[in-house]
Amino acid sequence: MSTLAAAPAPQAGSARITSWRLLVNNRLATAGLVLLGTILLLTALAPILPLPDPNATAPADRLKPVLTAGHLLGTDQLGRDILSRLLWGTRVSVAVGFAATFIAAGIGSAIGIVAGYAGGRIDNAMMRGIDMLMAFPYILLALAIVAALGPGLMNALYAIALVNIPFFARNVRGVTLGYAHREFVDAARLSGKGHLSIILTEVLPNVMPVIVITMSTTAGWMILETAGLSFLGLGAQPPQADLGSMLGEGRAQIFTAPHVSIVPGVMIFLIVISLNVLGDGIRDVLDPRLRSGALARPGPVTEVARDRTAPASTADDAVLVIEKLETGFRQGGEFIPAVRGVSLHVKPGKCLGLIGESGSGKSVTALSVMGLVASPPGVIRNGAVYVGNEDVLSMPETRLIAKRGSRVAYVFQDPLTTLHPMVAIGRQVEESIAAHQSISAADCRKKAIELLEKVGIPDARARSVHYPHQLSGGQRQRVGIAMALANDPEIIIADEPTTALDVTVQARILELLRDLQRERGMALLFITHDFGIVSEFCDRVAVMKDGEIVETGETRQVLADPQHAYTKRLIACVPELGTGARFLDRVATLFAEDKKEVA
Ligand SMILES: Nc1ncnc2c1ncn2[C@@H]1O[C@H](COP(=O)(O)OP(=O)(O)OP(=O)(O)O)[C@@H](O)[C@H]1O
Repeated sequence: MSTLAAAPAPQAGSARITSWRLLVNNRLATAGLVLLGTILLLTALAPILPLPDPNATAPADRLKPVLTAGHLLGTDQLGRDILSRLLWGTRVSVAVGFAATFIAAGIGSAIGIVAGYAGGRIDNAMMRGIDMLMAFPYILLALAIVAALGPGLMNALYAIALVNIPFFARNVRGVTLGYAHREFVDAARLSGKGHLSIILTEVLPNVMPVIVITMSTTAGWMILETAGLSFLGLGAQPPQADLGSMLGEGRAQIFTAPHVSIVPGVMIFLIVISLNVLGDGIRDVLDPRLRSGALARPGPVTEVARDRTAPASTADDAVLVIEKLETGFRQGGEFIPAVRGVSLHVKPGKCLGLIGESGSGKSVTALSVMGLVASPPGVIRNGAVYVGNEDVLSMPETRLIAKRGSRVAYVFQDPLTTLHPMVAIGRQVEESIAAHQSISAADCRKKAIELLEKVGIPDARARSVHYPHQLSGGQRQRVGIAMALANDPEIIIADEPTTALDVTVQARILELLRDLQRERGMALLFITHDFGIVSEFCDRVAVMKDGEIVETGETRQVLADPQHAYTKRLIACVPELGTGARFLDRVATLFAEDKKEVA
C-alpha cells in the first residue's frame, strides 16, 4: 500500500496526455533522447566545426594523449586527430546503421505483413525462405555476403540489412496473423475493400507500433554490427574512419595508448545505450496499454492509498458493507476517479441489484471489494469495505487473498475467458476447493462432481473430464457458479453473469442462482443492466450513474416510486409483453424529456 497524493479529477481535455509529454515523463528515455540528440548534432556540425582533416597524418604527432593542446582527444598511431575522426566516423557509422535499419524494416515488414495477411501457401513459401536465411548464424552470413561482394562500407550495409530482414519479417508476421481475421478486418473485406487497401488502412496502422519499436531497439544493434564488420576490415576502408575501423586500428596500441581504442568504444556504447533506452520510451508512447500501465504486471491486490479515509460501517447487520468507496485509475501521474463515494450494504440471504449504464463503475465497485482492480493503474483512494465487520482494505495482502473465494466469491460475465482452456472443468472445480480446504484428492473429486450436479450439469461425472470449449455458454456459466460455491462463501458477487447468454438459458441460470442463494443463505451482489432482472430477482436495488449511486432502496419501492430521472428511464426501458408501440412511445417521450433537461 502506498500514499497517493490527492489530485483533482482532470477535465476531459487535460486528461489527453500528449505523446511528447509521455516520452519526456520517462526519465531514462529523455536521457537517451538528449544524449543521442547531442551526438547527432555534433556529428552534423562536423563539417563546420574547427576540426583538422580527419585523414591528415602527422607522424611527428603520433599517439598524443588526451587533452593535448590542439588535440582534445589525442592522436592515433598516424598522428590523426581522434576527435575529428570520431565525429566524422560516427557520422558514417550512424548513417550506415540507420540506413540498414530502414532497409531491413521496409523489406522485412512487407514480407511479414503479406505472409501474415495472406496465410496458407503464400505464408508457407515466404516463411520457408526466411527460415533459410535464419538457418545460418547471422554474423557468418554477413561475413559471407561481404566476402562475396567485396569489402566496403556499402556492401557491409547491404549485408547487415539482409541478415536483419528475417527478424522484422518474423515479428511483423506474428502480429499480422493476430489481426488478419479480426472483426474489423472482416468488416473491411465485406465493405468491398481490396487486399492492398485493407493491408494499408486496417492492418498496417495496427502493426506500425511493432515495426517502430523493433526499429528503435535494433538500430543500436545494427550500428554495432557495422562497427563489427569494419573492425574485421570488411566495412570502412582506410583512410575512411568509422567507429569499427577506429576500434580495429587502435587494437595494436591497446596497452601503450589505450585512449585510441577506448574513445570509439565509449562512443559506440553511448549510441547503443541511448538508442535502447529511447526505444523503450517510444514503445511506451506507442502502446496505449503500456501508457496506462495495463500491461505492467499487476500486484496481487489493488493499491490502497495510505492516507485514505476509512469511514466506520453504518450497517452492522449486513455481511458486506461498502462505505464511501472511491476507486480510480492513475494516468500519466494523475488520478482519474471511476467510482466516487459509493456506499452499499447487503444482508445475509438477501440480494442487492447494482444497476447502471455501461461505464458507470459497477464492475470497478465489485472488483474493489476483494482488491481485484488491477494495480497499476487502479488505486482505491478512499472508503472502506467491511466483510463481516472486518475492513478488507486494511487487511495484510496474504489475509485478503485467503478470503477470496472462501468468504467472497465472484461469478463473471464471460466464463470462456475465466475458465482455463487447457484444464478439464472437473479439475478446475477441484482446484477451487483445494485452494481453501485440506481434503484428500478423492474427497475433492467427489465434492467437485457433487457441485457440478448441484448446478445442473447433466451427467456430471462424465462431463467433468470435458474442456471448456466442449460446453455450451450456459453450461460454462454453471461451471463458474460451481467454482464460486466451492467453499460455501457468505457473499457472491455476480457481474452480469447472464449477459452473454440467450434469454431461456439466462432465465435458468438466474433461477439456479436464486435457489442456491436461498438454500445456502448467501448474500448476493448482482450487477446488471436490466431492471427486468432486478425486479424479478433482487430484494434491494442501487442505481449507479457516472461513478455514483443516485438512488437506492427496496426494489418494490423503487419500482413503484422512482425518485431519480435516470431510474425512471431505466424502468421505462423494460418492455412489457403486448404493449408494443405504446412501449416505444413511452421510451421515446422519456428520452426526449431527458434531452430537453440536458439542453
Ligand atoms: N484499466 C482501466 N484504466 C482506466 N480506466 C478504466 C480501467 N478500467 C475501467 N476504467 C474506467 O472505469 C469506469 C468504470 O468502468 P466499469 O468497468 O466499472 O463500468 P461498468 O459500469 O461495469 O460498465 P459495463 O456495464 O459496460 O461493464 C469506466 O469509465 C472505465 O473507462
